[in-house]
Amino acid sequence: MPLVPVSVLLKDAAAEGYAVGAFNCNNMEIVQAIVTAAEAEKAPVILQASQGAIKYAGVDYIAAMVRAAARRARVPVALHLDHGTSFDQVVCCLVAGFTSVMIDGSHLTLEQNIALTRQVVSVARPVGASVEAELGRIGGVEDDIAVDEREAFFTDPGEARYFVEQTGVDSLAVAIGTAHGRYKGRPQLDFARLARIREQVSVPLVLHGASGVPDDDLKEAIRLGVRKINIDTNIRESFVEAIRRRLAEDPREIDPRKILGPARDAAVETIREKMRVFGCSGKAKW
Ligand SMILES: O=C(CO)COP(=O)(O)O
Ligand SMILES: O=C[C@H](O)COP(=O)(O)O
Ligand SMILES: [Zn+2]
Ligand SMILES: [Zn+2]
Repeated sequence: MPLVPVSVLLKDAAAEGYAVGAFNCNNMEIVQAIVTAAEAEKAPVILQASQGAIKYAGVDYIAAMVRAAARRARVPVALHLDHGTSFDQVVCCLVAGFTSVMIDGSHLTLEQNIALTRQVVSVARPVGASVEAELGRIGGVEDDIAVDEREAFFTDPGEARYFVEQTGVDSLAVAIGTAHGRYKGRPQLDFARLARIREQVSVPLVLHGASGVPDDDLKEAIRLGVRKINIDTNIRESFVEAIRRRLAEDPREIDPRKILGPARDAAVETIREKMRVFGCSGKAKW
């Protein structure tokens, strides 16, 4: 099946009250793990490429791997640019076949963020791709930018409404207390703020930095309008822990397939568990 736009998946998610998982991929094994998990769960799925993934593998390899996985899949698969940094990068991804892009102008002033996001919408919409933007700043180590706790600030509900009206974005990433990477303690999510954002904004909301957020908090966020949930760190953890276990069992193993195969299997299990929490299992329209 060809890749589908994210907006189509999020529309169904909004109608039925669940969230679609957006999983970061860097290499073939993780691409395969995400699509295998989606098929096992009969779930729609989003694969996304971060700045780090693009530097590591390149846009063309990522697009080719995801297309190959989607072609054989019996579930809808979308390919999304995660934390896009510039208009040029967006164009490059659209040309490579991405069906959705995020433009992350969260470090800009509100008016600059609006201008950049509008420019991206104007080029993505005619080719049927969807656009995610970010308002407020999500803490943690985000790509090359380290946003420390003091600098990170939450999304303002009134500003969110103005931003969505001005830009025409398809979805909005909100800063409500999640952070990228591993949490030191239990994350404190500002659900009251999320509810206020939901009252102001009708487009699907996106939760970044969801690895390590307790399942109950994820479910509450979904109840309050989150329709796309990003997971990267939890996949890295299970993938690399499986590699460590395998090498500890047999330090002389030199066949990469015997090391990366079990890592791929471990990632499948992690992704399936998340899909069940998100409520997207069994929701693939085929
Ligand atoms: O938000 C993310 C990618 O944009 C992923 O965050 P985590 O690595 O915390 O899961
Ligand atoms: O955006 C969040 C990603 O988890 C960062 O990943 P990266 O190290 O691949 O750029
Ligand atoms: Zn950001
Ligand atoms: Zn993110």
